[in-house]
Amino acid sequence: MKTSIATVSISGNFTEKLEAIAAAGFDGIEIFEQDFIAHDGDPREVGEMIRAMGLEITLFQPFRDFEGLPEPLRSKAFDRAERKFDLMQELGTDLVLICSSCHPQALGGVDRAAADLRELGARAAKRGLRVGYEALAWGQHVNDHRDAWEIVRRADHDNVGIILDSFHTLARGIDPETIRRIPGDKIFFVQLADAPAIDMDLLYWSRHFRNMPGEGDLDVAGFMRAVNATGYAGPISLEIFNDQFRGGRPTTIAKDGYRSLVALMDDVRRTEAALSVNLATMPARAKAEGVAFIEFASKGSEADALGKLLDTLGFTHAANHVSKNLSLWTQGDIRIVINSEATGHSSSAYTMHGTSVCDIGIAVDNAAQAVERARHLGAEPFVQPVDPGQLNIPAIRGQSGSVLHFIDERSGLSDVWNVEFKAVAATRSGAGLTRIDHLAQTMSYDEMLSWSLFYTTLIDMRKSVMVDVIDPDGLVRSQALESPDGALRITLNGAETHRTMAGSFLADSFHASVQHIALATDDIFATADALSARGFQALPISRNYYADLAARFEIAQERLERLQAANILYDEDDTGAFFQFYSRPFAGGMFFEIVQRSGDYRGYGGPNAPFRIAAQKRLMRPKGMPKTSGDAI
Ligand SMILES: O=C(O)c1ccc(O)c(O)c1
Ligand SMILES: [Mg+2]
Repeated sequence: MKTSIATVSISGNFTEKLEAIAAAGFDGIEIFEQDFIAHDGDPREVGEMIRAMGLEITLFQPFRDFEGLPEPLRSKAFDRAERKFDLMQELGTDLVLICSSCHPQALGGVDRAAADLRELGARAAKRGLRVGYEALAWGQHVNDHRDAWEIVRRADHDNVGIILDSFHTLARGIDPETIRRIPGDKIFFVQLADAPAIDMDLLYWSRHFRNMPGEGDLDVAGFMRAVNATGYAGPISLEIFNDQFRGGRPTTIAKDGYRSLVALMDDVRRTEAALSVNLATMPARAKAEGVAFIEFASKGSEADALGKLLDTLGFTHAANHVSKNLSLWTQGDIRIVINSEATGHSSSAYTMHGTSVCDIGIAVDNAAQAVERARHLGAEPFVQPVDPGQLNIPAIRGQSGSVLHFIDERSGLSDVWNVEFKAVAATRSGAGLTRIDHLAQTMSYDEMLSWSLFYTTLIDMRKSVMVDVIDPDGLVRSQALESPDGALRITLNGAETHRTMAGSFLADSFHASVQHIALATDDIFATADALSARGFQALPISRNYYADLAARFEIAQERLERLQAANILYDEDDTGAFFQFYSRPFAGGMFFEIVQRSGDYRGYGGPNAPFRIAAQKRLMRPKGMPKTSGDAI
């Protein structure tokens, strides 16, 4: 499979775009003409520079408003095309994209358009060039790939073919199965883009909201299956117009693009086994079984204070690492490690972010395969020296410098707690916390797509609908990802400003990612009592909240009083009910959450988030730092 991406998809100047695209592993680029024009460089030298980077110029585009014009506009359009043919030859590419005309004077008529394309094909053939015709979703007369195909068919010239673009087909709701009727050798090029389902003007939607396959809501895999079935074997190219990406980091966007293409084509062959996809075989998405451990980087009095907080949460300091400065805290199936090593990844994370989560361990069915898949998707393996007798737990770099470990039973990795740790205390009875319900990671809003793509291409996890969370100082978007059985749940929270609770956490921690850890209990009232007996201080919730709760739901007075006494927030929907309470913020805005799910409730108490955030902000110090529970973290 030959991978390609349009230069318009990436931010930066022309050279920065090319460097990022080459580094991400693409085979080729579509030169978007504007990017070339803005660049100050001789076309021959540009072509050579691109090839020296190991990239092929797969397409030159777009050539606009060509077909169906009356004279003298028609002759002018051909003259314009000849000039662009000159440029293509200098650059060293043989294919140009003609997008369907939006010219107000274009006349329409399938045969007129076909005749124009045939003549253009003849002129292109003289120079060894080819022309591909694409239906823009908002084209004046041609806005459907089926019409574009009829025109190409009637043009009947070896050097004229069709160019398919998933956005134009899927955004108009055209059945991609109709592509199976087109002969593969007449498809000259394929462009891919996804987009979120938003009801808006097609042109505006296309120019501002396209995103990488898998990041939006269009059936790009269905489109690609149909393309693949025709026998098309040319480049598969991303063409993404997106406002956020234009301002993003070129290397991140390029890597995301590569990851999305590989995952998409792997999905294509998994969902239609008869299709052949020329892509190295790779393991399927990892099956997540839960969070195996959370590791905090912390030192000195901050580490002591974190230990104290874990103690009030009912955790036992159960074991220490045999040779490293690592303590293991357990309760139920939850494992929290505090890493106070003076060197290595954790120490760097501490220097950078202060007390923060530096490592997440995910329990999967097969750890080696998870890392193998990550490698195919372009992730960076994470390697640290391992002492003799210690286990080498496979890991990759997550987003933002974080580290993700994979642990499984089959290879003995889940035995690490017995092999590398020495018990220091018998496990206490705890406070009824059983497992990690979810992890909440905070990031800038414009990084959210990248994070969700990272997780959903690597692990079998689905996105739920994005929700808006109202912070008194701005909006935070929240996107939940969860494995089919709920064993692994991660919420991604995107902050738009630094004044929100999430935004100030990012600023204060220099972009640490895990902001809160939600721990599950089967009996929230008993857990609340047990924690309070240990000196745990819950986040105080306003009386007004409980008055409103009584109005919204049928809750018996006695239960309402218990909820209020323990500062427990409540939500319910058709599927079940949800209870949650919070620790006070610590270490620059991190916090723990205790939750109980009943019935099939799958949400996160979204309606309660504004009241939780307001309560947290009431505890913030005047200079903007969150108040801690009176300890040193
Ligand atoms: O938005 C546009 O004009 C435009 C141009 C070229 C393309 O290939 C395309 O899909 C859209
Ligand atoms: Mg296109």
